[in-house]
Parts: sequence; C-alpha cells; structure tokens
Amino acid sequence: MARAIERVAGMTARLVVLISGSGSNLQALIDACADPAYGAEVVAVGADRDGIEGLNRAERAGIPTFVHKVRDFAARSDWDSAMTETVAGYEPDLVVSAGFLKLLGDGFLERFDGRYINTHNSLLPSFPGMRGPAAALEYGVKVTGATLFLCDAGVDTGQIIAQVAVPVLDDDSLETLTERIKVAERQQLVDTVGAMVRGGWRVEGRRVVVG
Ligand SMILES: Nc1nc2c(c(=O)[nH]1)N[C@@H](CN(C=O)c1ccc(C(=O)N[C@@H](CCC(=O)O)C(=O)O)cc1)CN2
Ligand SMILES: NCC(=O)N[C@@H]1O[C@H](COP(=O)([O-])[O-])[C@@H](O)[C@H]1O
Repeated sequence: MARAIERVAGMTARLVVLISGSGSNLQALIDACADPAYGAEVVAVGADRDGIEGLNRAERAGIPTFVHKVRDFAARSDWDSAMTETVAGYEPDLVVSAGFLKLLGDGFLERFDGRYINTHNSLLPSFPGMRGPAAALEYGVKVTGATLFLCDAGVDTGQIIAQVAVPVLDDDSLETLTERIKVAERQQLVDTVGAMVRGGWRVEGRRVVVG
C-alpha cells in the first residue's frame, strides 16, 4: 500500500498539465484553482504541439508553457527525456494529462511514479486509445463515460481512480456524444483532483483509494 503524496495541512499542490488540443479540461482545473480552498495551482502547461487553444488558455491565465515536439528530437527516447526533465523542473506534486496525445515512456513514469494521471473519454477498459467516443458509438453501447486513471507503461491500462457514466442517446452524433462526455469528464477531473490534493490517495494493487 503506497501513499502517493504526503499531505501537509494548508499545502497548495503543484499541478503540471499536459495537453494536445482545446484544453477545456485544463480550463476547468485553472478555474477550480482560483479558489484557494481547492488546494492546488497549475504551475505549468506542456504540449506536444503548438498552435492549440489550450496553450492560449494557459497564457491568458499567466501560466508558464512549454512545447516539446517529437519530430524535433533525434529519437523518441530523447523526447521522453526532455519531457521528463522539463516537467520535473516545475516540481509537480501531480502531473495531469488531459487530451495529451502522446504515450510517455519508462523514464517519465519512473520519475513521476504514482503521480501521473490521465483523463480518458471512455469507461476503461472499454475503448482505450484516441477514439473513445467514436468506438463507443460504433460498438453500439448504451452507456459510456470518462475514466481518470494512473498512467502505466500500457495504453490506458493503469489503475482507475474515478469513473463517471454518460448515456449514449439514439440520435447521438460523434460530436454530441463527445461533448456530453466532456461535461461529465471535466467535473470528475476537478472533483477528483481536488480530493486527491486535499486528502491524498493510496494504491492497493489495482485499486486506488482517494482521501
Ligand atoms: N505511459 C502512458 N502515457 C500516456 C497514457 C498512458 O496510458 N500511459 N495515456 C495517454 C492518453 N491517451 C489516452 O487517454 C492516449 C494518447 C495517445 C495515444 C497514442 O497512441 N499516441 C501515439 C501518437 C498519436 C499522435 O501523435 O497522433 C504515440 O504516442 O505515439 C494513446 C492513448 C497519455 N499518455
Ligand atoms: N485518450 C486521449 C484522449 O482522447 N483524450 C481526450 O481528449 C479530450 C481533450 O479535451 P480538451 O482538450 O477539451 O480538454 C478529453 O475528452 C480526453 O478524454
């Protein structure tokens, strides 16, 4: 049983958020952090590409940003090392991947062991990867949702921290379903990260207990 973060009363947890797109989950965290009682601050936002709205959101909020593109490095492992060192430089208590479309390697996972989480738009283990809502529609499920989990070396295979169910409607399009999931996903992310930073969490095998 490992306690991933030692809570110090009144401590403001340091969050680094990783993105690749619009950053609405990032914005939800930024907005939540505006309340000192939430117990966290977004100290940096990182991306694998530039020209995305999520970086604009961070800049509007006065949050430092960085971009590391895989193609700018000689090897994927060099990119992974750069991600690891840049993120470590911000001394995060928790690294939150929210629409970050790159798998991070062993070096990153070891450095932030038990403190790297990801929000995904399906009810894992169903529909991992980058097409969660589309795969749910194609399969014909009646319920899907969002999952917050601890990242491991697999693709969306880490221990589940929280899940929220979202109905699939008969007339759903990919767009309507994706947005309905996002509404629930953002609330889950804010509520669960807040509970984690204020009350800590522990991992017992495949189970994660918050608070
Ligand atoms: N070590 C891990 N890193 C990440 C995980 C994880 O579970 N373990 N989750 C992802 C987020 N994610 C789904 O939630 C996800 C993101 C990206 C991919 C993927 O196949 N990426 C490809 C490139 C895709 C592209 O650039 O278009 C890749 O990394 O080569 C799968 C799942 C965050 N990181
Ligand atoms: N598996 C990776 C993946 O597809 N992640 C998904 O990208 C979206 C980002 O939205 P946002 O940029 O508006 O926060 C989120 O819905 C997240 O689940």
